[in-house]
Amino acid sequence: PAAFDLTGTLSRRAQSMTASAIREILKVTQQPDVISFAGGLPAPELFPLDEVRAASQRVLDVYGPAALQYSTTEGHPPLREWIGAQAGIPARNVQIVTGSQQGLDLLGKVLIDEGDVVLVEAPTYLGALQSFQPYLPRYVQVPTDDGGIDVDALEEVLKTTRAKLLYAVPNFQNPTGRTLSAERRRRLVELTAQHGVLLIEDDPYGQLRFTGAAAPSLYSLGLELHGDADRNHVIYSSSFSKTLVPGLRDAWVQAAAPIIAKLIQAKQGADLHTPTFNQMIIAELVDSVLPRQIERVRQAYGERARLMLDRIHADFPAGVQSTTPEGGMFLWLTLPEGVDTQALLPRAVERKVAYVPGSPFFALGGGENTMRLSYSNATPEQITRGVRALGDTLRDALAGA
Ligand SMILES: Cc1ncc(COP(=O)(O)O)c(CN[C@@H](CCCC(=O)O)C(=O)O)c1O
Repeated sequence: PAAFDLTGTLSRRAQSMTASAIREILKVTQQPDVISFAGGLPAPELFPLDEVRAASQRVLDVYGPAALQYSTTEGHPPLREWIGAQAGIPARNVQIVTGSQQGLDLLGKVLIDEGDVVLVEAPTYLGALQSFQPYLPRYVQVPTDDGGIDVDALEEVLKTTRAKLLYAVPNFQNPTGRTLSAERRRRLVELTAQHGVLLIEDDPYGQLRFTGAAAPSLYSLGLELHGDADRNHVIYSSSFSKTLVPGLRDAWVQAAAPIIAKLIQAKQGADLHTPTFNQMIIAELVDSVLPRQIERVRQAYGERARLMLDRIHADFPAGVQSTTPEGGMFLWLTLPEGVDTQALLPRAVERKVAYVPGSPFFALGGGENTMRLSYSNATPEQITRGVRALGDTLRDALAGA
């Protein structure tokens, strides 16, 4: 038979896809002696292992075979009810998804037509870019500063640009660790409503505040503006990955009924439903274990963030700027012009430390002299040792550069 040109068969969507820099580095950081500041992995030593074991047993005792059977696409009713009650909205405005990463993919599928303008922060979460990319949007970057999205700059952009949606991470942003002020949140919700731009609020870290005062979610500001969940132009996404465990892949989306209806149809085509057993386990944990677990994680990450910042100020060469997170898992470094963090990564790994180079977080490129550091999955001892190794790597690069 004639040789089959397989690569020629790939769709234009497939050809538009690229690998996740975070997922690719995870392979490198699997080496046991490498200290990883790369993936935003929750601290495994803090996982509520015994509570998950007991919950799994209880679920099998209570539900029996139904815990292992197909279940509805919408999600496990007690879990949807619980989430709706937390948000003060009906459960029918809540859709369970298999990780908020799937939520982003399904939102891309139901909202983005080829060529639609998608407004994103510069830098933004590269996983969102990866989810939206196959739907062939036109990215427009919204300027940011140390307070997050620059809403004055956004107002200018919206005067000349018709956009379909704006994707934002207002709390402890991935990758910068920045938090949007209450004042800017109000402006952002009003501006997007005024210009008919859907606002996706991706908030997996909102509960993990370890300093400063909380600000209202964009979603709750949208509810105030529009009066009810079915007229809210803000779509809220969150997850149990960072507050409980990521491996059960349980997350949710809050949106107006017409969008939820399409997410359900898209999800039917994607995975039928989120694993039944996993949802039931999470539902067992939300009242009894979740509040205490959030406190434990908040405390630990606050300590690790402060330690990492102290060590950076002690061990890094001059000319390096860092953000100062109030919560979450990340901080963001800007190095002197000319340093290429992509090229530097192998040098760092030789010194047994890893990070995520910054440029993949920019939809339209740039950021070669930036990097993201996660402090969540390194013990205080590893943070001290890893930051020193990274400081030495940078010093060599600056001497050589
Ligand atoms: C803003 C934002 N939105 C969604 C997600 C995905 O979280 P889940 O799918 O709910 O676990 C994440 C998780 N991002 C982590 C985890 C990625 C894990 C991995 O690719 O191994 C990271 O940036 O390192 C996120 O930061």
